Amino acid sequence: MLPALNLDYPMLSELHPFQFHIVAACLLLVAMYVYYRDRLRTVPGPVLARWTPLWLGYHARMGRRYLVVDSAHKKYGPIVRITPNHVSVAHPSAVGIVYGHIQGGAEATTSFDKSAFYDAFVSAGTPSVFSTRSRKDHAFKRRIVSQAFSYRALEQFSPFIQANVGVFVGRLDAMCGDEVPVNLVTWLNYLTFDVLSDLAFGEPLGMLASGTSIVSVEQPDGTLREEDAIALVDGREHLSAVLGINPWFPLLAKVLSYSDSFFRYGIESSSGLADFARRNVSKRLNSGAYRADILGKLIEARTRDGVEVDESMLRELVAETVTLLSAGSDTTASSVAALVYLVKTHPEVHRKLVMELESSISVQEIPTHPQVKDLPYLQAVINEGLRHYATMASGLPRLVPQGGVELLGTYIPAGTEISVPAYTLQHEESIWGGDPEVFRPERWLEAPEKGQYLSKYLLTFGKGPRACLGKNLAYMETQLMLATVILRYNIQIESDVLESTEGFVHKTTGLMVKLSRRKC
Ligand code: HEM
Repeated sequence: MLPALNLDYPMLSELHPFQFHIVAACLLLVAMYVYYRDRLRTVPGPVLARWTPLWLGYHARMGRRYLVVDSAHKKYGPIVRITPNHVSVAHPSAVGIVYGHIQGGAEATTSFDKSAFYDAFVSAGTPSVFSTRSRKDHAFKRRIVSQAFSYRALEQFSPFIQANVGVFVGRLDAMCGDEVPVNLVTWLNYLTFDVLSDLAFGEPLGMLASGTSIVSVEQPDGTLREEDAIALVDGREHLSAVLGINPWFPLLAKVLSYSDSFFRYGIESSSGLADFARRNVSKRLNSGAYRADILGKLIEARTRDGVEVDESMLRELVAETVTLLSAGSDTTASSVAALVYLVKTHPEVHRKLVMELESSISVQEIPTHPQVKDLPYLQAVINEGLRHYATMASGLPRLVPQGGVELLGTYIPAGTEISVPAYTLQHEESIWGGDPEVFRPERWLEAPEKGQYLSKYLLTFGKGPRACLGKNLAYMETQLMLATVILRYNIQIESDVLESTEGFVHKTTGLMVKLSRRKC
């Protein structure tokens, strides 16, 4: 039989003065020990962030990490502690140091590796080019995956994108004149998911055609389950962005998943998405067909020397396609939705953009990439929108290497996580001038050198050797989509604000509009 619990502990007020002093002295000693062992004690920041990763974890869970970090910088200055071991540096001088290249042998590389944050993004037990932390492994993977994004490859993708934009336009045309507003974000998501699945799996998921994002996902027993593919990507990405904050969080998430659907759904989404990708990749491999898309190029690069596809290669292909689907779909859709909103709420920008588009494209046409790729005002609008809205809004975490680093007179020891907060830097007066809160594309056109200078601090696609591999593809899609929507439709915005939340990226969730055809 278990002994009865003794709940009869004295309250503090009942302690003998001598006992009270002993307890107080012990507590003081523990606090002093923690304080003096704390290597980042001179870095200012919110009190809770100094003691626990739960402060950042909670705000990341609520989808507002970049906003609270931005407020912390406004309060404490350019160097802020955002977890016990993570320092955020909002200063132009930090960009090159944290994300830049150093020359190491044949490979251009950075001295700041990705931190353990990225382990939370590993899919199917195999790191992808995005989640690989080791510099050597990353250089190898990136060499293979980047073949799928060469300039020649990109030109081959253009017809696939164009075909999907054609279906998108057909659907929007059919909604013209409707009294009930439509959520443009939903249809942009369908478009980018169809484009990405077309390029990554060999066929569009058919979201535009069916008007839904429901797909079939295989379960462990082989039966199929209906799932919302967009919600799967969002659930996995948001959960990973929270779990990556601390190595203990995955364990905590398992416990919390019994009571909190955010964690439960996030965990299910990760495996659901991997199963879904696996089924599609296997289908493509079994068909034996070659197609000049991303998956075709990944398979080609890996099997060039007569190497057979085995289980480990299949796992790698699955990991890469999950990454591509997550990295390349709602990132682009959110950027385009934000751009449409910004253009439509700035009549002078809208007027100038329409004038530029109409000077080379007829209103009846669906623009092609050659028609839009060199339009300077369109490009300035896109860069300014990406800056202002900040699709990648939080700082991308890296690890301070051996020897530590000194930034703005503060020494940051080796092993500390460090990041440059994109949203905050993209609204920093010392870079963008006195009006960083204003959406003003003209700032990119004032002088060619100025445009180049500003590009150094546009962190939307990351910087250095870990920068976005799909950047050119994303620009191609964004140019085509924005030009098409602005040229073809009168857009009446029904939402008071652009609704958005943050998972890993800053996502738009709602933009209600009424549409009609221009000059028809
Ligand atoms: C507007 C759209 C996009 C945005 C804002 C964006 C943003 C980013 C950012 C910030 C990174 C760096 C992440 C880090 O360092 O942690 C990244 C990496 C990456 N992105 Fe994108 N991306 C976009 C579109 C795409 C597209 C269309 C693809 C491909 C289909 C893609 C594929 C990748 C890959 C593979 C990486 C990992 C690169 C590496 O680690 O070597 N992205 N992206």
